[in-house]
Amino acid sequence: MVENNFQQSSEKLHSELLIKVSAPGKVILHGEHSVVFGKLAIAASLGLRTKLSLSELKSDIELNMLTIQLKDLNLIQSYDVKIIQQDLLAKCRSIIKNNPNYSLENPQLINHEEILQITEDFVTRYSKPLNPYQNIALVSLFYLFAGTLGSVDIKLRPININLETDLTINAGTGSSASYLVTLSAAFIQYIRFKANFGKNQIKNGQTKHRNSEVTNSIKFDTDDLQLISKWAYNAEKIIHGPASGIDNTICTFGSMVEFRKGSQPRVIELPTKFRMLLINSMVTRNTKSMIAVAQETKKEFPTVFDSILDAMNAVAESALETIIRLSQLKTVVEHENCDSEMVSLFKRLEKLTDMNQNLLAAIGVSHPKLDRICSILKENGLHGKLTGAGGGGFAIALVNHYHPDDKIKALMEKLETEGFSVQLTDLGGPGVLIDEFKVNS
Ligand SMILES: Nc1ncnc2c1ncn2[C@@H]1O[C@H](COP(=O)(O)OP(=O)(O)O)[C@@H](O)[C@H]1O
Ligand SMILES: C[C@@](O)(CCOP(=O)(O)O)CC(=O)O
Repeated sequence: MVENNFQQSSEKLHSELLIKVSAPGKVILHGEHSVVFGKLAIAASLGLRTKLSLSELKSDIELNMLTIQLKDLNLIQSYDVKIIQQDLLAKCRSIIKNNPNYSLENPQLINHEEILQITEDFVTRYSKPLNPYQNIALVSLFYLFAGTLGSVDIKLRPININLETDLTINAGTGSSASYLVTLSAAFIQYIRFKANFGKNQIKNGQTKHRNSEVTNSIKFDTDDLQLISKWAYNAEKIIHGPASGIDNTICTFGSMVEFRKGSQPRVIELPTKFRMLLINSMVTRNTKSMIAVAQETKKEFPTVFDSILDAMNAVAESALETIIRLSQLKTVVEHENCDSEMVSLFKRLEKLTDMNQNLLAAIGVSHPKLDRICSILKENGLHGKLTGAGGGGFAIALVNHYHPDDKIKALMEKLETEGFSVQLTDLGGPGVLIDEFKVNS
């Protein structure tokens, strides 16, 4: 705490450039796991966000260091800027310059494995002992740092990076994507300013987001959003292994999207406020190992697995069609007394939620605690499923207009007495934003 306060006040004194960005977490409504195999998924952003501040310090300060504080991983780590230049950036630049097709704008063409290897060596050599979560977080951070800053000619100055999140880490609400999106966004914004790279799109202004208040945050333009999402995807592959790209997409663009691997994501206009219970099973898992569980099932029962994937796709297609029909009822759903068509559409969504939970359990990615949550929900008139990779982490349940508030409150208490933690949240807030950009002259 003392260290943190000291760091903040010294930053105020010495900061030349301050960039603050934030990105949301996400829930997958339908299509987790099947999306990795090219099927349809629907995801929405959460109001819970990861916040990053990057400050470049005056070069006359004594210590020429890059200091990284990852509050949620209880990690503060500093690196000498000269060593970063020599042992990270110079090595990456020499590889990148022999790749004529690659540029900062085309992260998919970077020499991914070689840059990753250099990054892993750098983190191992110059960091204090790290636990596996800290290690992968730093490797992916430096991968993004080296990939982006190593692609342009910038003289490195002392920098402080502070990051913290409202999300629960390792629980299926996209903490890794939210983390990687804020990092990519901050590095790209930093390069835009320092290297005058591409257009200069830094401007202040007010932004009105659907389902949220007016803020003074600045939006990235679509080209930048795409670039941020692509860089975050590269790094997500380090944390997840074979990632579909849905997490980085929704954490970048926000709102609700329909997503198929390899196609442009499509934003779904939200019919109304979608409220949801987010229930933490309190069982930790990691996405990479749950993807491996699904792959094991595929290996053992290839034809059964493929049929389940087709069924998951059909569930996602029906859910999408239902949400679109709901959106066409816009005026009615804003009304307190639900009309019968709306009720029947919500009920359809609930049935599809049950079906998807059963299909996910069939490929081995549920957990007894998640099953317990789903049966408590059902006993109380709600319908839930796991979200994200499963094996623990969060379950979700849509809260509809016809669910009385007092019943929802009682249900939340019941879940809590069984040891789960519960939040009622809105879906579909903004994607990545620049919350502050300040240059001290
Ligand atoms: N706020 C954060 N600070 C640092 N690292 C983070 C943060 N959020 C996520 N990570 C990294 O991402 C990993 C979690 O990724 P993952 O298993 O995909 O969980 P999730 O489903 O929450 O995205 C963590 O172990 C950590 O390395
Ligand atoms: C299992 C998967 O479909 C979703 C993973 O979500 P999360 O990391 O658990 O938040 C993997 C992916 O789409 O990359």
